[in-house]
Amino acid sequence: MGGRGRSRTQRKHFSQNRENVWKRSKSDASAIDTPADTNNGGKFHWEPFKTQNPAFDEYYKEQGIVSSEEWDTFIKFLRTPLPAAFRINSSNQFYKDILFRLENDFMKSLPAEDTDGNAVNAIEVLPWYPDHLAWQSYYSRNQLRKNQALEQFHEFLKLENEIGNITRQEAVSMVPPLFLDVRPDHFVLDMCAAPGSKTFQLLEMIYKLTEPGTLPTGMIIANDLDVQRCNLLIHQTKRMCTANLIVTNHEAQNFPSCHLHKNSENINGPALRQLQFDRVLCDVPCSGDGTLRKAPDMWKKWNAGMGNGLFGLQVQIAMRGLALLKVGGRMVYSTCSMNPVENEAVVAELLRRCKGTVELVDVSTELPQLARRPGVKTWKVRDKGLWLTSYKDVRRNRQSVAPPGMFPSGKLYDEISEPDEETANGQTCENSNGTNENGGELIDDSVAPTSNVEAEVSDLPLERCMRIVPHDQNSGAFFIAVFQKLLPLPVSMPVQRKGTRGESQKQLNEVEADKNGDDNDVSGEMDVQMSEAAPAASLVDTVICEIPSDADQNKNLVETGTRETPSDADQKKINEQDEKEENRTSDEKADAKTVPDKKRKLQMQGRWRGVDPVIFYKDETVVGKIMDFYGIKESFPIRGHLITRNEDMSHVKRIYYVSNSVKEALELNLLGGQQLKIAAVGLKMFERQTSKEGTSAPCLFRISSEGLPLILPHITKQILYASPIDFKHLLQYKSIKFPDFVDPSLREKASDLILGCCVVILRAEGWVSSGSGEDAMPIAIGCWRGRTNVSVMVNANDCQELLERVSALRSDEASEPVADAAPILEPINDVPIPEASGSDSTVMAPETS
Ligand SMILES: C[S@@+](CC[C@H](N)C(=O)[O-])C[C@H]1O[C@@H](n2cnc3c(N)ncnc32)[C@H](O)[C@@H]1O
Repeated sequence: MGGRGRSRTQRKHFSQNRENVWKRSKSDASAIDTPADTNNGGKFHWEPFKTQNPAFDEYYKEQGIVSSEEWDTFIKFLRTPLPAAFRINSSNQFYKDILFRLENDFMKSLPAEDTDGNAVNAIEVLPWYPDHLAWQSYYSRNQLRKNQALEQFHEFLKLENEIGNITRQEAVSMVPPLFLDVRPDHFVLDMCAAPGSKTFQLLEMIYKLTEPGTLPTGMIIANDLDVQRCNLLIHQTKRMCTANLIVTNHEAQNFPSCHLHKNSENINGPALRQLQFDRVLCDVPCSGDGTLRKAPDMWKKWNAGMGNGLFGLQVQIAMRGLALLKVGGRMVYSTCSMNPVENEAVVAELLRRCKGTVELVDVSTELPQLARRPGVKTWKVRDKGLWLTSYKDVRRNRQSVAPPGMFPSGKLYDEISEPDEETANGQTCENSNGTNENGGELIDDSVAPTSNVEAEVSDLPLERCMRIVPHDQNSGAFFIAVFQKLLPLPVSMPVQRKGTRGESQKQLNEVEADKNGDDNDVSGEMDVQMSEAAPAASLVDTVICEIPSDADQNKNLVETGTRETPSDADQKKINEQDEKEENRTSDEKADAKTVPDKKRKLQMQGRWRGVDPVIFYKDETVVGKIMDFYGIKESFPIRGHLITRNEDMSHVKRIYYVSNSVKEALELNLLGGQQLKIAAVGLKMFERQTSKEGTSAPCLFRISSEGLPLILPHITKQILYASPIDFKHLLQYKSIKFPDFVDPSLREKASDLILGCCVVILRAEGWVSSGSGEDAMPIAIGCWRGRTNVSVMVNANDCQELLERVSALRSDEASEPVADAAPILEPINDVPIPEASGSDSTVMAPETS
């Protein structure tokens, strides 16, 4: 292993690519400390990111989160690029094959050497993650991208990530879900979920032990405030092909309570009367300095105010999470910040507010191989260049920025909870106009009050929190605290101090919320299925809209949502719109009718305008035809589980399938006044066939590739079994005429099928794969039985991946990989997208006759 025996070229690629992190900047920007690159005509130069910041050093030396002896090592690690990490999706059909390939191929063949030329492991298992599922590479993402000797491995990671077989995610970001102890029957809320790597991990957990063709009884609601990031979340989770997920778009601190009113007690059903969660993940927006290794541009932006400004919002979000948690349930609070103000201070404030109804769980014996440190019990607050040890030190005009709860003792907590409170030093509260209660001017106390008091120490068991620091196991940094709810929360909660929320929101806008350590650089390569003609700024629906929405409306809706509680904001918007509509003259109204689709009426989802509705699909004629065409067994629960996002039932293009748990939550939401703003829900199961040939088929709906694994064990018609050779040819050539199948019985069976969608299953008895050799689930692809041939309808990436897998199959007896029979057809390169919708990257080859 390692660098031994590598060719000279490989070694050259290596040394050339051993980087720190570099950035390209305009010559006129920050040129002071950088030599211009003379080869570049003076236009651009390259400069390394400055990986230092005196304010950062001063702050963390004072906070003592690492000892002074460790300081140099701590900083050295922070300045070194972060090793790339990834996780294998254990609920994936091929996960054993992937594990096999990592252990037996890449681990042995990948070159790696450290800066001194010593051999090291290029990839290794993260020992604390269960079942060898998480891996870390010696190289950073940047190195993997640029180094030619690692190209094959990089391509492998990219492809498997795209398909959903692995997830590229920072190692420490994988930790919080592990402490949630999620089981398949749990209802889980992921409050701040985008871009979604932890949501994906949670889905894997609820899918664990699920038999093919069945669904877990639990479900996940993944929420994020930011609509663009919701799109990333939808893209990310789409790879899981799940029917057990709802993606929502709310402020987490105002996440709606979904419950039936008392007077609806007697109504029959729904089974669920209140949406409460067994598990809550509260991975809040934070300053993100735990990701400095991955995002070195943060060095120069870092300042102590970032953490202070987020404290209020973090407390509010976590309090809402605890309120939505069932008694007996678990909540994990986490940040990718090292700052005690965003971590221990928040945890302490939660414990104080909850008055014994929640406890901080001691998880020190869980995941023993994960190196971590106990939470600290003392810290200081840095504000406007001053060190504050206690709330007593806070200047009057800064009291809204540094409330008592930010300090270890939380002292004066009770006092400030009173609506007409007095401040700590017995001074009168400042009014918004800068006067005291009697209208007199407040003294300008620009001179810092000094406190001679000893550093405050919290008397709460904060040592039960954990902080992961980079040099303990060559990772990023993270903070995690685990709560258990013992009793309902106390009824009276302290009032929000004026200004705190405003500050945190303002700060939030300044702080990049995305620093939590997830390696999702999908934005550039998004293949999200857009709404049919939906604008990019809207909530994308992988699963979403079917009718064009108005970009501005959608954008407004979401922007408003960031400032006010969604209901108020949205109601205001609706009223304004209605008013405008009423004031228009009849001529204007007539003119508007001539304006094409763009001005089409906005879709409504209950109270939510510009978001497609969620409608249970109940067209018995269509459902009956689908059931009959595919021979779907009555035992498969289909009725009541289908939804659409289009009110016009005659134009439904996609039908989604939802699990029983999601179905119950949707029913509750409908009856409870549609509190949830649902961005995406359900597994795309059937798609309308709109091509000329498609519309003449007896069943207008084809099975989508996402839905196929779930429905496969339940269909009895339109199935073909292909030998590895024929299966490979289909993947290779995309379309095969009936007489060109190698297996004569397949020729006959294919031509006997009814025109329309069919499923081709790999007949693999007597063949083994490299990994496990026994797949619980057969390999199958959706195809189209045309008039003269069978064509594949599989996404290009899936096609490539399956082709590799099938090509690697070996016959039990001959020990030979799948034979390459003489080509029958030329490969079809320009395969058109089947539907005008371009629903996903599914390709369907044209008939070649
Ligand atoms: C640390 S990131 C979450 C990372 C995510 N848990 C993951 O593992 O991929 C924080 C997220 O919170 C979102 N956010 C910020 N303020 C929010 C709020 N008030 N309510 C809900 N989400 C919020 C941001 O858009 C961001 O996506």
